[in-house]
Amino acid sequence: MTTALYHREGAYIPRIAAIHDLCGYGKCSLGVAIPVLSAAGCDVCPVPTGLFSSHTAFPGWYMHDTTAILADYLDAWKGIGVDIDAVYSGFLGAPEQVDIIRSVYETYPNALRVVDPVMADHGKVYPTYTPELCEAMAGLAADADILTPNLTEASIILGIEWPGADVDEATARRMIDGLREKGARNVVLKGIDRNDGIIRNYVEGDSVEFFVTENELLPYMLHGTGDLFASSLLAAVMTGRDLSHATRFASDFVVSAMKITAHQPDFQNRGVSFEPLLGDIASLLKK
Ligand SMILES: Nc1ncnc2c1ncn2[C@@H]1O[C@H](COP(=O)(O)OP(=O)(O)O)[C@@H](O)[C@H]1O
Ligand SMILES: Cc1ncc(COP(=O)(O)O)c(C=O)c1O
Repeated sequence: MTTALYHREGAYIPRIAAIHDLCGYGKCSLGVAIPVLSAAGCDVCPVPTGLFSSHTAFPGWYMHDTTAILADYLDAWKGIGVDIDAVYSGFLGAPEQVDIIRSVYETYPNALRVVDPVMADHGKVYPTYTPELCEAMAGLAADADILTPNLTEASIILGIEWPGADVDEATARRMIDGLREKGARNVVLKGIDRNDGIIRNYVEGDSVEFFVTENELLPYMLHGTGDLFASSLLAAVMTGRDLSHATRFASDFVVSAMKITAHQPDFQNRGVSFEPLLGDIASLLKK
């Protein structure tokens, strides 16, 4: 049985706490979540987990960790009665930020919990991620209604060796089972590449039966595609799509944005360009 994870009433505008870093250059994180979810008719309320001059794949970057301000920032929300329909977290700056996200879950117990456990890719942990932060993120994964790891992140959460990008269906299913046994309600396992020109995402959960998306694998990689995937998936969920439709929408949307990006100068450094396609996100509002 496949059911929607969010039911939107009429013209209601859902409010999403987006707990990610803000990156000045090299589109990712809040720079993706705010426009994409706004185009889906959501009210995005940013909770910045850090300020970056650019994402950390560039050879030089400046980072400001915002952990110290977050408790006061969120307490002030309590003081003015902010209500939240979904809590969407991604790149974090420190293990204490996981405790802060848990406190947001306590304040808004009915909000949908979406955890993109951004920490690593291609078998390598991102430079700002300490073992303590990875462990804390693995703990947060257990609280997710929707968890969207790549294979490296899934391996860290499960405490197993990274199996490489070429995993067979049985292995992918075992990894999803393991993540669900740890507590995640629905899992989207991303980026399976069997060297056959196709990129696959595997999905299974309480709200959705096992299925796989298949898209052409474009012969280049761009930064921010993980954030664009999770944000466009959530855009579809918040317009009432079930997780199978939402995953298909996000997989297709990322491919379209990657194709547009390839026409831009210096495209492999600038991050994924999705701006001309925001109308496709808005079209989710038409049932
Ligand atoms: N080269 C590509 N060709 C087609 N789709 C892609 C490509 N790279 C990423 N995607 C799509 O975007 C999703 C997330 O991208 P990815 O960069 O693998 O996430 P992450 O940054 O979390 O590792 C993939 O699972 C896939 O659906
Ligand atoms: C600061 C920052 N935020 C977010 C990300 C996530 O990027 P992606 O969407 O490619 O996983 C990265 C990855 O390098 C990063 O450095």
